[in-house]
Amino acid sequence: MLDVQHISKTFFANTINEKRAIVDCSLHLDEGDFVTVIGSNGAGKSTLLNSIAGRFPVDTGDILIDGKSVKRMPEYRRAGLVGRVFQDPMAGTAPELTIEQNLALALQRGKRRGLGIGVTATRRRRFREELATLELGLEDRLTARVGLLSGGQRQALSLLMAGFTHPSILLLDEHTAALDPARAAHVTALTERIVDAEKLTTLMVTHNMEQAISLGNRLIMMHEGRIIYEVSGDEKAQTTVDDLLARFASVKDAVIDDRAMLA
Ligand SMILES: Nc1ncnc2c1ncn2[C@@H]1O[C@H](COP(=O)(O)OP(=O)(O)OP(=O)(O)O)[C@@H](O)[C@H]1O
Repeated sequence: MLDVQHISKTFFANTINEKRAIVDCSLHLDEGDFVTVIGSNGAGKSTLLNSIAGRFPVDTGDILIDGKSVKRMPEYRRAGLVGRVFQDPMAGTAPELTIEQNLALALQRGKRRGLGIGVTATRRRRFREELATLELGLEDRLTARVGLLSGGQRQALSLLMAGFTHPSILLLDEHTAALDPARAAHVTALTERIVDAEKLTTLMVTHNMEQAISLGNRLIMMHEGRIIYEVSGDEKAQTTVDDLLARFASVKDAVIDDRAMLA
């Protein structure tokens, strides 16, 4: 369960480069909600995810995960609660370590002590089973270095690792955008399967509006640091890409009108 309460984040405050990335943003996700996030470039989507993950402190407001404020919890501690997959396939895994060592590290997330990258026979068996579900043959390459894998294989592995410890919230930041269409489709299908099987509460940023409509049970649209539209359930399922484009256009027109009135 996630509760984002009136958060704001301004970069380079009080300088000529000041950028209000998030403006009084609130969002509640019930357990099992799968919310897709769309918005134009610079709308604040990644900043919202980074705020939840603890990449930087927010200026105002609070963030609750499972009912507890994480505002003062550093990013490495939040990692036990928050799973992440980034756009860059290189970002979620350690290239110099083997597949099984990466998986062992994922099990370790958010814990103070443990086996580290140590791999026991029991763990190895579990890793093989989990990797087989990716249908990429990685279960036979446990000791291969992750740096040797393709982008699609690394994203699939990152996804598996992110879901491994059943995080309270899974954050997906355009995680299929850097892949070719076939690999993107495979990772999208895996996403649906893992989220559904583990009943993961998920927030997924995408620029692909068809994907935003077809995946998940809710969709939010951001603009200039605010959530400006939300649709869920049957209404979401019946939404078309044209509907969303019309929303974008009307918001931009409204902003331009506001500015014109202020001029
Ligand atoms: N670490 C940072 N330092 C300074 N400015 C930042 C930082 N992160 C984001 N911004 C600025 O905050 C605003 C929102 O950026 P953000 O990356 O959240 O947008 P986005 O909706 O994810 O955009 P995109 O679709 O292009 O990825 C932008 O103007 C961006 O330049």
